[in-house]
Amino acid sequence: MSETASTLPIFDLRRFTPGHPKRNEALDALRQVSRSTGFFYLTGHGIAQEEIDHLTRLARRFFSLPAEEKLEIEMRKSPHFRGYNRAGFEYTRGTQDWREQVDFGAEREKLQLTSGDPPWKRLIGPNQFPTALPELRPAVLKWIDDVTAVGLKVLQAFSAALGQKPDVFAPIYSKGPNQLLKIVRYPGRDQTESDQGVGAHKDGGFVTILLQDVVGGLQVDDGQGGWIDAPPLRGTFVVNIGELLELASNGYLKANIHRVVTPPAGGDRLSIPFFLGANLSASIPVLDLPPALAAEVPGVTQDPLNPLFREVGRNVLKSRLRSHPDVAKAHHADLLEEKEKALS
Ligand SMILES: O=C(O)CCC(=O)C(=O)O
Ligand SMILES: [Fe+2]
Repeated sequence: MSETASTLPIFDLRRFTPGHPKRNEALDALRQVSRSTGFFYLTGHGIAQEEIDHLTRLARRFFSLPAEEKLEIEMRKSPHFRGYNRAGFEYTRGTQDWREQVDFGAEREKLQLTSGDPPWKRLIGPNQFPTALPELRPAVLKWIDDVTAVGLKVLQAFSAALGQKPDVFAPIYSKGPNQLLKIVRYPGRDQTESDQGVGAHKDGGFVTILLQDVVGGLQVDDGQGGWIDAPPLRGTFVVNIGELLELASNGYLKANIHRVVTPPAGGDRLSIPFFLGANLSASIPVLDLPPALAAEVPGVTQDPLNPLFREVGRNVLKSRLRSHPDVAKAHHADLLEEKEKALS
């Protein structure tokens, strides 16, 4: 990283449209931010403020339900890692995160699996929706469709910025990208045992499209030992690069580390991140970069504690098993035993 940024830039999605007079300028700026923080704000995404406000209101209503109505859809009941987790039940690098959340994905029937099927097929299945808030289901499913469309446009912009055809990744998402939506509430410091809203981590997919409500707390690694605050800007999303794009670009695009700090006592924070990934059956190719870009490629940063696989389903399942040990134990004990055997 050449210089320390102190704020994230704002990009307008419309400028990446083929034929837009500012497209080349926008692609240059996208390449530049990809080589520094890998995070930016996105405007011009086309999702109406009413839809944003509607989902945010429903999220607030969900979290203010009595505990038993939230626990009706506890994640522990879902082998597909869908549903609600109380604060302190998710882990980043073995340490508790202080956020309550509901996870949703593509709405699918549970598959009838046999022992010969790859384990990642267990991720496919239905969501859990709360009986007490029937409006949540249509709002969540529409939101997943709409942010997926935004994410694919961002992915096409990254592809063009890498000197590729905009649809270069279509073979690994067109059968259905992996979609993970979280609705998250970070309780204030008086309600938590530490400042870790979510611990420092990288995201796994192609890109993340994050909606924040009004309270900040997201921080992005500045590469120099400090953190850049990414406070909410009304009507925008925060977008960042995930590990799949880092793998595909051989490290030209960088999945950067970020975290969320617990809000001050007396308040709380709401956020709605969406993670767009490749099809679970896909394997990530390495793109053939133009020579000028290839010359700058540093290679992928592999973390020995958290190895990255090119097989998408294997990678996603690994991260879900780690983040949700209670679900892993309840539904996938056989996989944990296999892992232990492999390590011993
Ligand atoms: O809540 C946020 O602002 C970001 C959450 C996040 O980084 C994640 O869930 O991966
Ligand atoms: Fe993240």
